[in-house]
Formats: sequence, C-alpha cells, structure tokens
Amino acid sequence: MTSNQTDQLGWGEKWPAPAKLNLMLRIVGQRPDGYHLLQTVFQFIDLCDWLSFHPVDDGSVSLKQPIQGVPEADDLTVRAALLLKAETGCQAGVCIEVEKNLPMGGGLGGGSSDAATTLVVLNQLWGLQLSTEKLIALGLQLGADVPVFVYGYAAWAEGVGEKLEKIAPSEQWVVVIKPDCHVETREIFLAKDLTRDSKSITIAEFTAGNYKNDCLDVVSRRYQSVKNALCALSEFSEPRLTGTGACVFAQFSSKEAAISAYDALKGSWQVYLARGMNISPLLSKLEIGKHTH
Ligand SMILES: C[C@](O)(CO)[C@H](O)COP(=O)(O)OP(=O)(O)OC[C@H]1O[C@@H](n2ccc(N)nc2=O)[C@H](O)[C@@H]1O
Ligand SMILES: Nc1ncnc2c1ncn2[C@@H]1O[C@H](COP(=O)(O)OP(=O)(O)OP(=O)(O)O)[C@@H](O)[C@H]1O
Repeated sequence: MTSNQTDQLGWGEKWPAPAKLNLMLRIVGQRPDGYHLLQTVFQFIDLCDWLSFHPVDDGSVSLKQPIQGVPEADDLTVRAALLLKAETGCQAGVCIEVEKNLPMGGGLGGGSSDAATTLVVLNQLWGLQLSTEKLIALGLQLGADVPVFVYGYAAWAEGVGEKLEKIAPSEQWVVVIKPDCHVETREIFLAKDLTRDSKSITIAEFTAGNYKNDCLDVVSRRYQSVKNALCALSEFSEPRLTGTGACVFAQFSSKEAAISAYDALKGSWQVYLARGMNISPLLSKLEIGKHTH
C-alpha cells in the first residue's frame, strides 16, 4: 500500500473517542445474571481520547504504547480488534495508538469509547462491512457502555444500556470535576445499600427535570472526595454524578458562566470545561469521510 492510499483510507489518521455523561440514571431492576436494568440518558462531550491505526502485515493486534496499569491483552481496544477478527475471519493486523486524555474510572466511559472507535474504524479500514446493529451487538460483549458510542447519537437507553433511542437534550456547557479517587463500577453495582427498584419514568419526565442518579447516595457515602466535589460544584450550578462516578458535573447555559466556574475550581480540583454534543465527533468524522472519499 502506498502512503497516499494509506492516507486516503484513514490509516494513520487520528479518530476521536469522546467521553459521555449520564444526564440521569435510574436502576429499575436486575437481570438473573446480576446485571442491572437501567434507564439512562447518554450525551457526549467534546473531551476525547484520540486513536490511530497503523497497518501491520503479520496479522497481529498490538498497542503502540500500553496504558499504564492495563495489561495489553485486557485493553478494550485490543479486545475490540480481536473480536472483529474472530467474528469475520479477517486476517489483517493492526498496531493501535491511543492518546489517552480521559481519566479512567471516572464514569466518562473512556475505555468503552476507545473500544467503540476501534470497532467502527477498523470495520471501515478492514472493509468488513458489518452493520451498525452488528457492531453494537459486538460492543455489548465488551461492556454495557460500548453500544452508545457505536450508535453515535445522544440516547435514551434502557436494558443494560443497549436499547437506544435518539434524544436531543440541550447541548449545554459543562464543567466536570474528577475527584481524586477511582470508583469501580462493579463495586457500586454490588453495594447492598444501592436502590434497585426505582419507578420507570418517561422521556417527558426527564425533560421536565427528573435528573436523579440512583448511584449518587452510595458513591458519595463511600467516597468523601466525590461528596466534596459535589459540594464545590453546587456553588455554581446543580451538580450530578455521571455513571457510577467518580466524576461529577454541572451544566451551564452560557459559556461565560461555565468558564467562571471552571476558573474558580481549577486551582483546587482536576477540572474540565466541555460542551455537550448530541452527535458524537466520531460519527461526524465518518460522515465527512463518506462525502470526501
Ligand atoms: C454505569 C454505566 O457507566 C452507565 O452508563 C454503565 O452501566 C457501566 O457500563 P460499563 O462500565 O461498560 O460496565 P461493564 O464493564 O459492562 O460492567 C462492569 C460491572 O458492572 C456491573 N454492571 C454493569 C452494568 C449494568 N447495567 N449492571 C451491572 O451490574 C457488572 O457487575 C459488571 O461486572
Ligand atoms: N483503552 C482503555 N482505556 C481505559 N480503560 C481501559 C481501557 N482498556 C481497558 N480498560 C479498563 O477499564 C476500566 C474502566 O475504564 P473507563 O475509562 O472506561 O472507566 P469509566 O469511565 O469508569 O467507565 P464507565 O463509565 O464505562 O464505567 C479501567 O480501569 C481499565 O482497567
């Protein structure tokens, strides 16, 4: 393959893997296998990891630089690429480069988003022609948060997060605090004191302001730094927890208000200023590619 062809096909380009926020999260039941049945609203933010894919000719899947603390074989991008090969019999190889910006264990879905970007982009680069529905089903094997990143639209989600319906909450400015702790999703879902019987609500009830996250009480009881972050953000706007934490966020209707909260918090906290997005930057980049290639 010449370098010109390589560029045209998107090999070596940087592909975004955005973070998500759960704008609300209700636990409405539990499956026999222990997985929790949710109602949640996913929206993307313009805070991203960046992935690039480099062809290798020996059929192997590797990482250019493993992420600290994550063995290469466990990395969700490697697992996603191997899953595609196993599913399709594809013999091609790839070296994956991840520019990691999203904090891990933050409830921002970084690992899941990296996996989704790998599924979607390698499907294209390897010419596999799997449908979005098939990629969503493969993504679900890797984690409950992967499907929405493949889907690419802000979504009302049910099931364990795989029943997705497009939704368009307002794309507000957000300030996100990453408290100084790592919350394991599994630990929170195993907690005895977690509420698991919330009443289901409608999209209209969410839109009218029902933003409850059922994990909030358990997480803030166990992690003092999450509680402190909620308190710090509440000076500026109503704070919420994303997923099972640790990150907390608040929305702002103006950029100026968001910047002034960000400026006030940045001396004491690991804090991010971002913008809500109803179409994932990955999907936008794929659409642009379709029109230019
Ligand atoms: C909390 C959320 O981030 C909300 O978007 C997701 O539900 C979690 O998604 P995720 O991190 O991709 O989760 P997975 O990697 O699939 O599961 C991690 C662990 O959380 C528990 N888990 C996860 C999702 C779910 N609906 N019920 C669960 O009980 C399972 O015990 C599992 O062992
Ligand atoms: N490419 C990857 N990036 C980040 N974490 C990864 C990756 N591959 C595997 N992991 C593992 O997944 C765990 C969860 O990472 P992630 O960044 O998705 O957390 P999270 O934001 O809390 O996720 P979620 O909101 O889906 O619960 C990490 O602690 C790490 O062990």
